[in-house]
Amino acid sequence: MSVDTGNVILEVEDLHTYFFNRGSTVKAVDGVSFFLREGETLGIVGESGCGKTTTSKLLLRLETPTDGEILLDGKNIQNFRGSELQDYRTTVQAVFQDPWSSLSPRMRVRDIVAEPLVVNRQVSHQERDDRVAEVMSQVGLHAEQANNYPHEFSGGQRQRIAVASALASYPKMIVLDEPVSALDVSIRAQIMNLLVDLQAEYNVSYLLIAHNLATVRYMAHQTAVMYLGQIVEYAETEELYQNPLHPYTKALFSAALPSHPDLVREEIVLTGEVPSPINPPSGCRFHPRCPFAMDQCSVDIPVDKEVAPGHRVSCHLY
Ligand SMILES: Nc1ncnc2c1ncn2[C@@H]1O[C@H](COP(=O)(O)OP(=O)(O)OP(=O)(O)O)[C@@H](O)[C@H]1O
Repeated sequence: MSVDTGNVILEVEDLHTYFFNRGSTVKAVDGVSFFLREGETLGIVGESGCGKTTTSKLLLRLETPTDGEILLDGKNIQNFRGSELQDYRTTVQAVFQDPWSSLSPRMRVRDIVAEPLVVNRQVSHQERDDRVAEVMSQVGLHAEQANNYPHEFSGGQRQRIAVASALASYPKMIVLDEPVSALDVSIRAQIMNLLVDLQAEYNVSYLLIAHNLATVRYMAHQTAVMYLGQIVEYAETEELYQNPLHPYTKALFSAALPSHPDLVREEIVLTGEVPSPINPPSGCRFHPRCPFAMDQCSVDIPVDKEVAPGHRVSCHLY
């Protein structure tokens, strides 16, 4: 994928991750490319099983790619060893979906928040406590609350603690894997606003994995739509939401987003289950569910085309 703007911190090139299971191959991620700019958010959306979580694990180096490259500031993260790998683990942080299981119940909040700070370098108690107090107040908690344990907080507060911990070491990038979907609907907006405000303050980049399209629209500068291990459409978020082109994107949006009365949007109903990534359909992987499928679609693999500046789609209709 060509990158024509400056300040790109992360480039993902033709990433593949196959799991080999009892004689079969699960193609969880199958040729994914994207990039992420400094201080911006890339949203990845798609149905369950399309490879979003595997992609985020690859970025966190919790999985190893079968093929392809992930470059942070031009360096292949797979080559990091020793201190470079430790630096990477500080530079790239994560906030996960479930604030009940992601925070260690036996650690005080102070130690949870300080963990990424102390793992990589010597910091004095004073430096550590000052930084914990600072970041606690930035996420809307009191410095004294750092003495408490996670179970003493509500779900929203716990997610604030997770955000504080992710930010403590001034990371370049945070993987947000469904950061608000486990929270009460009434507090989701607060956490989204907090993440947006802190992004501006820290100039940190987010990779946002979410199946809630409204969350992605609110937070992401660019959005990639994944289907069966591949990106089928990619654009600036507002362009994508106002002008979805791939039949799969249109179907996702018409299922999830209420039509605006001023928008005449094709309603496409998604039928059938997502096929298995063990033996994905030939040609275009979406063709068995696509209402516009042509003969060509079951045979030829569509290539990624740029149909408007920065708007890319893999579909034989374009
Ligand atoms: N360790 C593994 N071994 C075998 N198959 C796996 C493994 N991890 C993931 N998969 C399979 O890879 C595919 C992609 O999974 P992944 O978790 O990345 O999807 P997802 O889009 O994040 O879904 P969800 O929203 O349900 O988490 C799925 O079919 C899943 O069953």
